[in-house]
Amino acid sequence: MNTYTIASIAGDGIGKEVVPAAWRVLKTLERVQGDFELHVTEFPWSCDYYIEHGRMMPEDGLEQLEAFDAVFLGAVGHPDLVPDHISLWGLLINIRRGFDQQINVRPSRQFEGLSSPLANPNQFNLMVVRENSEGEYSEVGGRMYSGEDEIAIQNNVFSKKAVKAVMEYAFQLGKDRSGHVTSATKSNGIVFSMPFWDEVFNEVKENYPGIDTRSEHIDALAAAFVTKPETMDVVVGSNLFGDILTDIGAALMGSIGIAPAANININGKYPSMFEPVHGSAPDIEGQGLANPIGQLWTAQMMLEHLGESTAAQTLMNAIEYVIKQGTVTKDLGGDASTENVVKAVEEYLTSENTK
Ligand SMILES: NC(=O)C1=CN([C@@H]2O[C@H](COP(=O)(O)OP(=O)(O)OC[C@H]3O[C@@H](n4cnc5c(N)ncnc54)[C@H](O)[C@@H]3O)[C@@H](O)[C@H]2O)C=CC1
Ligand SMILES: CC(=O)C(=O)O
Ligand SMILES: [K+]
Ligand SMILES: [Mn+2]
Repeated sequence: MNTYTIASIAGDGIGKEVVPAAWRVLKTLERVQGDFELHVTEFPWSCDYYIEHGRMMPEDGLEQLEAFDAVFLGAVGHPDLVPDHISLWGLLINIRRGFDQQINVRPSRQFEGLSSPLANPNQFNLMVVRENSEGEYSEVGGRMYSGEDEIAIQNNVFSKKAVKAVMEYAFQLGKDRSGHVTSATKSNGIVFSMPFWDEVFNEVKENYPGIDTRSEHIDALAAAFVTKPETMDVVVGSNLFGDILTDIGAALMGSIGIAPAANININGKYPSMFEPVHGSAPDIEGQGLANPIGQLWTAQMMLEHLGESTAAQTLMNAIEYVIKQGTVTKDLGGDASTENVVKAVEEYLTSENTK
């Protein structure tokens, strides 16, 4: 029996709905599969925790998480309680940085049975590899003066090490997939960091002669995501560009409610963290409307990462089946509740379909 320890942080808003939903499914999967076990420890770190303790997580929070095999997170943010930059930096980004989770991998593909907002989605299937440790999300800068004279400065940070790491990861992935890597750049407008980004891309690509490459400015690339996503395979981008492209990728699938993500620690020193692309969706929290598929697909990525490929495949089959059969939440045009979707997935897992 393979056993894994998982730190579970539901976080805020619908995180508190989709994470428990995913655990029910994972426990069912564990039972029907019978050859792996997930030992879960829950952490209540969130904006509610902040209100009580004045911090999003305890001072030794990272130490508490360090020994786990993976972190499974829902979403962070409750702007009515805590400003977003404080809550996200105090928990989500703190873990990403503290655990050297330099790479954020986010797939997007067409699903049978889901209507994409695109008239011709053409079976698109792409993977965004987002730099996850620096770039536009930097802590370098400040504010000075006040009133009409106030100035805000935020410096972008691009290190050779991190840029190279994300590109190496993208090229490796390109080798395993169809062999095509697109780089998101903006070297016509951003004159230091983006020409540097392009140079590193060209340098890394020398080591991958079998891979086709393309470099596209982010504005044109964002448009191409919408007009011809089927021409994309692996797409590598900076922290902000990757963030934006993956919300587009999610929308193309039909809803941000189904998009998964993995924050990967590539040096093997710390756990990786798995969380869906979406946030805490305060507009629908507490109503049973949250789509749990993003969290479930995220769980699938976690299982794959842990080496449980069979369980991962079974879970993906269940997700595809439930979508095709039409048990979907309101964001996808259906009328199923979170609970209905969980039940449908569990029914699939326990039925003959898995045999
Ligand atoms: N990784 C994280 O934890 C992230 C946290 N946030 C935080 O989440 C909060 C809300 O941010 P927003 O910009 O509104 O983004 P959001 O992703 O939470 O919501 C955007 C829209 O998508 C819908 N939506 C999102 N997930 C859904 C799901 N599973 N099922 C059905 N509908 C879903 C929401 O109802 C909303 O209309 C903020 O505090 C923000 O900072 C935002 C993005 C990522
Ligand atoms: C914070 C955010 O939007 C993201 O990580 O995708
Ligand atoms: K999230
Ligand atoms: Mn985002």
